[in-house]
Amino acid sequence: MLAKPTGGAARIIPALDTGDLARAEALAAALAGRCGVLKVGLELFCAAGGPAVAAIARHAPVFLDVKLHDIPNTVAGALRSLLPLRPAMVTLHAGGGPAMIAAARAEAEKAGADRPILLAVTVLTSMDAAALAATGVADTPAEQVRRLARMAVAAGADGLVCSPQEAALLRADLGPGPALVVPGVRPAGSDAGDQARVATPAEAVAAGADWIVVGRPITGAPDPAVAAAAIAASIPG
Ligand SMILES: O=C(O)c1cc(=O)[nH]c(=O)n1[C@@H]1O[C@H](COP(=O)(O)O)[C@@H](O)[C@H]1O
Repeated sequence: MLAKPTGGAARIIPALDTGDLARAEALAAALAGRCGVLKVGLELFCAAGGPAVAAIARHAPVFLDVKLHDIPNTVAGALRSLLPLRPAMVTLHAGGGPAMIAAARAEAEKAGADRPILLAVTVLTSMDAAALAATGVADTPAEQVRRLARMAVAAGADGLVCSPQEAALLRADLGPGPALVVPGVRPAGSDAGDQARVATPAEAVAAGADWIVVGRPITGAPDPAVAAAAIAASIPG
């Protein structure tokens, strides 16, 4: 499995959210030296599939963010189909429950020491308390994130996706072991867009994030490499 980064640019995961593989490859080439991992998410994967993962992996290890969420047998089968792409990280929704997560872990183990880090997505960073309540969960986002995180790690997840606002809570609950991958990250002054639970890169890392996921503040900048370098410079240690 990919080792955790110890600091600086290696903590940054730019999200290559585009349906245009040529644009994603150009971003990957520009950002490869300024980040630790590159994220292929649903927009790029739905547009260009496995060849997109192979193309981006030529530049840096790939976080394949497909947020699997289905019955255990189907999720295990999806992982079986994804493992030949050799992603460094794969996401699944914690809300799929312990049997789904355990089935994913058992399947991932078949890839041996090179297996991807399995990350359970807790409460999407775009959701505030009202959005969570609309799904029938009366607890705060932080309480729900903690509940899902404990369950997911006990079921076999290697790490979690959470907002910067829950990272310190999860470190206190779960200790230093689980990988914490944190989107909803915004450099001071940048537009939050559809993200509801946000903080700056430095705040996210101080709270315990191992990696931070940053999309539009990098990909929408006039010079994405300069934007990534500025974020790296803002992260302590
Ligand atoms: O799993 C993720 O990466 C993810 C989980 C989550 O709760 N929130 C979230 O924003 N993400 C992803 O992180 C990226 C954030 O992009 P920006 O909002 O443009 O920085 C997107 O690619 C999202 O798909």
